Amino acid sequence: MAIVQLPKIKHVRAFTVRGGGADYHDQGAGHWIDDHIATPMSRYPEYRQSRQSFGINVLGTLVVELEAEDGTTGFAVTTGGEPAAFIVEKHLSRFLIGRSPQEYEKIWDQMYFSTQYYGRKGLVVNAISGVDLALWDLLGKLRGEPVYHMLGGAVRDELQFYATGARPDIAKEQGFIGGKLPLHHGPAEGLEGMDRNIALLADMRAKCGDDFWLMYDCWMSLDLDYATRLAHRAWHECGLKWIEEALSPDDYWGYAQLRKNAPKGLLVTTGEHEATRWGFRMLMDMECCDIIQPDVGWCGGVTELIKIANYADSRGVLMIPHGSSVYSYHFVITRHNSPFAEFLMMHPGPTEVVPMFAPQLLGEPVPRNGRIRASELDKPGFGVELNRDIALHRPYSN
Ligand SMILES: C[C@H](O)[C@H](O)[C@@H](O)[C@@H](O)C(=O)O
Ligand SMILES: [Mg+2]
Repeated sequence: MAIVQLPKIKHVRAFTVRGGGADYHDQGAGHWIDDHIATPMSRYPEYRQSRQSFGINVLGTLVVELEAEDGTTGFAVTTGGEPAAFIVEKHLSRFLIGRSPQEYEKIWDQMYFSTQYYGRKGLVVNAISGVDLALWDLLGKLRGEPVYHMLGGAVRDELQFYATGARPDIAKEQGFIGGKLPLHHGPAEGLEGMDRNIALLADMRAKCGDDFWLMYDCWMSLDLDYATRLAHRAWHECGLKWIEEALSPDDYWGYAQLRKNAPKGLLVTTGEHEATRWGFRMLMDMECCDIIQPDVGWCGGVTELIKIANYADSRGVLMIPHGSSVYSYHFVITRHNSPFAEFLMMHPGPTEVVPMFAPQLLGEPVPRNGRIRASELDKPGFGVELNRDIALHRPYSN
């Protein structure tokens, strides 16, 4: 029986798009996701009300498209915009053109180590992740297989989700297993801010009842003392399930101490702004957290997430990816140490369940009653198509 040789990659294209989608912080006015959310910039009053005021949405979306010799295309979206498009077209494309998408390990190795002198984390690894996700999408479309089949198949019949957004009370009615609130006040707003953080959580606990998970997402905004005090008050007064990304991603020592300081039973989580197997090994070897939360569009893509997830599994650490739509769903459904997933509520309220990367992905599945069945992922690649009616801009070429 002849060995299947897949067509080689002929074209590499990088586009940018504005307005929601993979750069999901790039929303219009009045959206919950930009309403006085605590960040490291909250120490400056002029940057406290809106994260867009300091540039959280400055990059926009990166779309990577790979076209094979037979015309088949694979694509993916992530955060990165024009600078990431430059890296894809002017640097990474040389490791893709003329190559088979089956060589994703070697291609990843060449993309990472050729950019290590200026990359390793952040924007460069976002660009590498976007290429890697497009490679897996192309591989699935050429083989006629969903990505989750190529990752070993489903270990459960359905995905269950917690919802991130300003209305956990509505998320409970919609069938989600928990609600993660954004933290609104950081250390610069003192005890009054802390009291308001607790009052909001207490209100949601009263509305949601005792058996619904409630979490706080602190988006890197706190110091160790404030995080410790918040953890104890939120646990004892409101039954918080986990405190997420309380400190700077570089403060491994602070996370290790926070985990020691936190009340027994409260989970410490982080990782969405961490990258590669080496970054996540640091988090786990220094015992910084109970759950790692890599974003597959930012940590290195599927090829790297396999390594991260397997190391977590060997250490008994849960791996719950940061919300990244179909790119995490196809991974989570195949992993025992990923028993649930995040769904980011991108409706402005949020009062409705809408596709997370809208309007960029056609056919993007959304949870119904807080769940997505594995069978809903049964389409080639990541099972979505690029919406070509949106304003795709190609700033560079290779
Ligand atoms: C809600 C948080 O502030 C972020 O906007 C969110 O994207 C991220 O931290 C998350 O965990 O979903
Ligand atoms: Mg988070």
